[in-house]
Amino acid sequence: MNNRKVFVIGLGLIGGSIALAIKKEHKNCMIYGFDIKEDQLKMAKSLGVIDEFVDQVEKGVEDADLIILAAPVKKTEEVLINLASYNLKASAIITDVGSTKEKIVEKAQVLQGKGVTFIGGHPMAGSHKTGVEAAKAHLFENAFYILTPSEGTNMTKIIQLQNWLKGTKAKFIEMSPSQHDQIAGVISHFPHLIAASLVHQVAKIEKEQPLLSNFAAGGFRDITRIASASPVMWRDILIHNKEILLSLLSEWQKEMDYVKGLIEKAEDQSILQYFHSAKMFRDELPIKQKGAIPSFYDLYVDVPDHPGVISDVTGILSKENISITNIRILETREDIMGVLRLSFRSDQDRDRALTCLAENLYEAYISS
Ligand SMILES: NC(=O)c1ccc[n+]([C@@H]2O[C@H](COP(=O)([O-])OP(=O)(O)OC[C@H]3O[C@@H](n4cnc5c(N)ncnc54)[C@H](O)[C@@H]3O)[C@@H](O)[C@H]2O)c1
Ligand SMILES: O=C(O)C(=O)C[C@]1(C(=O)O)C=C[C@@H](O)C=C1
Repeated sequence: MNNRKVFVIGLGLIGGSIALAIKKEHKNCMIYGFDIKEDQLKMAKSLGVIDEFVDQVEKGVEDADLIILAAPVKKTEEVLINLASYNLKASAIITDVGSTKEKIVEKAQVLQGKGVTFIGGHPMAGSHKTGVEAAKAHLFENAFYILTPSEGTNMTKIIQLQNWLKGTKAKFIEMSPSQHDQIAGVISHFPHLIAASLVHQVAKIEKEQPLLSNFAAGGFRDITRIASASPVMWRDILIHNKEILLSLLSEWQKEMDYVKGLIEKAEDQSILQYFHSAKMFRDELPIKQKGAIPSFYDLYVDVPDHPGVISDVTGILSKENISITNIRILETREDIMGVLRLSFRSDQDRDRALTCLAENLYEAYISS
């Protein structure tokens, strides 16, 4: 993408890391940046994270092909409202990196009628560090990168966005904003709340036991690392994902009551079982494998062992405008039938593929 213009708004850890990853793959594009903090802007330029900075968002968006919103999520809402009053290139793609999606995607409707395409995004990796000094081109390598395009979003624009972000080496996956917020609430936002509350508990008790924190060793440090992250970023996330977090808090309170009961009754078998099943689940968490392809949108298709069968299957899907992210021949059974494993970007794509392959007399199923 030669001589194209990228504009990053919010040059902290994530905005800076995305800018570096884009430059790695698209050396000829020009990356402009804006941040409300002048020191971040100057630092971004001197570290080579951006090519140039602008002192107003309005100047940066002029002729920009790709606009990335990388401020805390409540600020991102404000930026979206401002963007609606500026001149934007009609072919521009606008995306964000916010940790919540429903409120942002809803707010992005202010851009309707400007011809631009907004695609919500969330790279699911980061750190407790903040600021452009901590930015790294490889921050998102092998992480999931969730995209939340709206129903009518042109597929070409989604592909173009993924091409822009190729240098992140992340694994793109699509889902609805509400599914995103539910998932992120459980595995990211709620644990953050718990980490902060554990720190508060120690800080309170330390008032009576002044040396307490000196004894905080590996366990406490491991479980509370994330409490050192940006308070502004997390305040915004909690406010955006309020309903889901309140419901998770109620579930957690029930869980704690249950544990309290086990301890009160000193039910040794139940306590053992509690830790045992937690250990089994934790030990089975997927390992971040290099190049691993997520398998949750896979479809299996029985195919006759015949030349041309793969192009027939892909042709049927392409006629319906369904794109495949991966295709693999798994086995040949008795030289008559083989199994194709097709991977899709979303469960909607997979369901549509299942229907149209069935209409063409292919036997397709979701798990083998
Ligand atoms: N830190 C993570 O682990 C992580 C991971 C994925 C996504 N995110 C999301 O990425 C976004 C940025 O987080 P970060 O970790 O880079 O934080 P950060 O604090 O490192 O950077 C945020 C930057 O945005 C700037 N900013 C604030 N308001 C602005 C505005 N109105 N216009 C322009 N710039 C503005 C700040 O000055 C700061 O430099 C957040 O929405 C967050 O939810 C964070
Ligand atoms: O590794 C960390 O420090 C993080 O907290 C990263 C983390 C998370 O995994 O919860 C934090 C928020 C983001 O939206 C995505 C990633």
